[in-house]
Amino acid sequence: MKLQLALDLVNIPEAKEVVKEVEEYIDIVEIGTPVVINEGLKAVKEIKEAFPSLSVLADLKIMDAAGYEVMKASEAGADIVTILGVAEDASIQGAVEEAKKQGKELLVDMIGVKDIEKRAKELDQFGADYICVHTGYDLQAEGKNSFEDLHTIKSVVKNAKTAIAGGIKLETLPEVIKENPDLIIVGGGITSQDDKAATAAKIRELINQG
Ligand SMILES: O=C([C@H](O)CO)[C@H](O)[C@H](O)COP(=O)(O)O
Repeated sequence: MKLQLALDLVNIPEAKEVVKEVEEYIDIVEIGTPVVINEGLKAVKEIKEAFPSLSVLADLKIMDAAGYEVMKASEAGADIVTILGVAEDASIQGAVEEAKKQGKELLVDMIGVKDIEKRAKELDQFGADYICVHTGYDLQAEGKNSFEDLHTIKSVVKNAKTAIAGGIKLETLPEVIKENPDLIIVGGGITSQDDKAATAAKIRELINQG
């Protein structure tokens, strides 16, 4: 199980500070959608240059022009690029093709997908590298989570790696770990803590214990 730190509510200098604090405990750093909106793909480039040993995920949440956008994120230094599971099949296939051509990985974000089981099977067939269940901020505010959806994709996905994101905290981590996803994505659960390094260290420890 890998740990991804999601950075959403920071600018580039703040992002660098946070990553410096927790670098040793994480595998992947996510340049979150709000950061890409505010700073552009420059954020991906600068973080990759500053932390070359970490994988960098560009959370573009692509919906169209998929091949082109995967190419641009790859050129900026992203190792993994995200596309939405609700995108057209042609967009997913274009993104898979371009990611492979660039030697990068594609993570499909299942946010907003109604039939998780059916779509996960399709995405698995299309060759997605990761399928990620995700409760976004707006549904987290209603008290929702993706634990059941993780169980669903784990039971049907044969080739892709599985991932989960959305409001995961130290307290809820054991419930996630018991499903054994390939990737656990934590944003506010680390970034909103006073002692980010200690929280990330504890999360890493729990993940390593399995
Ligand atoms: O993808 C995300 C969200 O849609 C805002 O861009 C977050 O990175 C993801 O939800 C993880 O962050 P937390 O929910 O704060 O753990």
